Amino acid sequence: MNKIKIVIAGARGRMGKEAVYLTGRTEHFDLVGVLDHKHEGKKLSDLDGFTGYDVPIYTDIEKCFQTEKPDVLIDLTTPEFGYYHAKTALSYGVRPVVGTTGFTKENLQELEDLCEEMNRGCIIAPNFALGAVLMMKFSQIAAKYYQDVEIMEMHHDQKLDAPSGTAIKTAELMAEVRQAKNQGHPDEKETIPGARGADFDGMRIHSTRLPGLIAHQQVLFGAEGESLTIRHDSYNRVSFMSGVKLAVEEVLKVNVLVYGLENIME
Ligand SMILES: NC(=O)C1=CN([C@@H]2O[C@H](COP(=O)(O)OP(=O)(O)OC[C@H]3O[C@@H](n4cnc5c(N)ncnc54)[C@H](OP(=O)(O)O)[C@@H]3O)[C@@H](O)[C@H]2O)C=CC1
Ligand SMILES: O=C(O)C1=N[C@H](C(=O)O)C[C@H](O)C1
Repeated sequence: MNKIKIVIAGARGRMGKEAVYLTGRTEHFDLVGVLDHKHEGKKLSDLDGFTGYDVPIYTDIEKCFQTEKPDVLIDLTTPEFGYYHAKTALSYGVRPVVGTTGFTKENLQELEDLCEEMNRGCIIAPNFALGAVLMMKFSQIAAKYYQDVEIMEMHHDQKLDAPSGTAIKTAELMAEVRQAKNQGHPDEKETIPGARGADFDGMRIHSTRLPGLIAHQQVLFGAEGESLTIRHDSYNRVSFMSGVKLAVEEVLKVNVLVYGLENIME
């Protein structure tokens, strides 16, 4: 099997570092470079924690793609840069695997169009943890039967976007099947703005940020005399790596935008 040539954007970050280690332990993955906004001219192995990863650091994405000609870009940066990186990758025929969250609907539409134009695949996964994908799918099943639902997502306090990409994706999946309802009392009033959380199609999303947390979500359904809780917890970032591996392998087989790992899990 030919090795898959990979560039990682955000390699120094919490997720990026784990993705670098994933390439190191996966026989058919070949990390050929990393994209950063610092450390131009250095090697990744010059930085703490990356002994043995003797690949160049690029701050210029075009130079990176022209020189290294990767098959796949893994992006784990910020919404603004992730979107720009994914667009540039597609324009070079490089297939993006994007874990970065916070993309707008317009961003997704543009990437979908670009995939079609370039006849290249792109996978955007709001959550790479397989259990989290199951939590979202189980919630979608439950939402067919329970109209009353609220999402509680809990993350570390270094997270930039709220609500989380996972919470938004969960709400989107549930909205496809749930009988529409505005959650709570019709006359309810917030005495402190924001108390009832974000409103997605009448469903409320509550975002908690605390040190010590990694990534957690519970979806709470209620009905007369009962409740159902569907919960997933990531206790470390290795939990996301089997999904990253799957996405890198699968993005080579598709020529469209895939939004959500549930679309490629057998
Ligand atoms: N899909 C999933 O399963 C998961 C997705 N995420 C998402 O992944 C993203 C990254 O999360 P996390 O690793 O925790 O964040 P970090 O802040 O730890 O990592 C982001 C990295 O990107 C770097 N960076 C910033 N701007 C650029 C740029 N222009 N080019 C290249 N690198 C850049 C940062 O450098 P510096 O710090 O120097 O600015 C940092 O090293 C977030 O959007 C998060 O929501 C996170 C976990 C799981
Ligand atoms: O920033 C994080 O940490 C995470 N981000 C993703 C999200 O926004 O859902 C995935 C996971 O929850 C961790």
